[in-house]
Amino acid sequence: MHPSVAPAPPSPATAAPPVVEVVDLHRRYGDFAAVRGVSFDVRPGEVFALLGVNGAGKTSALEVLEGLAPASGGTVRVLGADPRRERAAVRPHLGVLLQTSGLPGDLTVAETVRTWAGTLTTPRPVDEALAQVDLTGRADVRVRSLSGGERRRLDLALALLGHPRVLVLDEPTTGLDPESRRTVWGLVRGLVDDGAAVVLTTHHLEEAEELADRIAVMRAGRIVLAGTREEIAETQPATIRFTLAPGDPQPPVPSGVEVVSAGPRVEWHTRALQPALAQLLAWAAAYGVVLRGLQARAASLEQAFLAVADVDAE
Ligand SMILES: Nc1ncnc2c1ncn2[C@@H]1O[C@H](COP(=O)(O)OP(=O)(O)OP(=O)(O)O)[C@@H](O)[C@H]1O
Repeated sequence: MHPSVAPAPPSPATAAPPVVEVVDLHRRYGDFAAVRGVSFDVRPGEVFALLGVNGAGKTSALEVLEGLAPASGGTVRVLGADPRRERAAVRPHLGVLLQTSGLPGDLTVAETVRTWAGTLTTPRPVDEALAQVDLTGRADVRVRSLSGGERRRLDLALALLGHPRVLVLDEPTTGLDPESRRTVWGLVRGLVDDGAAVVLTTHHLEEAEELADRIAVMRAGRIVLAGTREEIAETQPATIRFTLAPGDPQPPVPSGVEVVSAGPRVEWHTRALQPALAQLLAWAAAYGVVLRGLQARAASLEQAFLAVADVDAE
């Protein structure tokens, strides 16, 4: 897959119909086009991650999904309805975690959850909502006294309060410690196992690797790379590394291999990892050469991200 031919990651053909459908979405701020023709869909039981450097347009796109802003062009459907014009139909089934929340600081954690629950038809019990995000022990603490991570977990509890079928999470784990991050990942996975569809943005590539079924990388308002994490990683060459002993012959370079370093510490890049490795091993066996420290690694999501995500590239 090449960046320029990957505008919209396809959902698995066999899955249920999408509950989030974004087609050619545009969003402008005055003369500035923040989102320039973004398309994707998300099915029940799927996590879709939007990646991109600061300012790529992720939040601007999500705000249309959340019904908080109108599209300047294109269409967005959540559960078959327009999230802004048919807000009353969509809202009960939509859980939203904004990048920054503005919760009143003088309410306690429990009061905040109770107040929010009052706006929902079938909220979780307050105790359950707090236990989910490990805030039971902080129920009587005022929101203004929470740590940044605790506040984030409270935001998440509110997003999950109404048993949403569609969950939109804008940087859900920013500011969380590693343990809390894992708690959040577990919660998201549990919801997805129960059939929720999740759209999230993140700057943590390991979060996308851990959670997302499909990933799209945005740059300057467009999706420039999309697919499963394996498909995205495969857009970049794999690496083979080994070290030769003094006096060892040089191996022949398999076709499709770019020699980054010729030796004694050899590094090759290739998009045909398996045949290149097979040829190298066959050569080493035939000549009795020991390939010290042999490594063969597919590209990482991070390498693929860094190759396409740079905002200065447009
Ligand atoms: N209210 C606004 N008025 C004008 N420009 C805006 C407004 N909000 C966002 N922008 C611009 O739109 C572009 C996309 O911003 P957006 O917040 O969607 O990016 P992002 O990918 O979510 O970034 P981050 O990772 O920093 O959250 C940026 O250049 C930003 O400066």
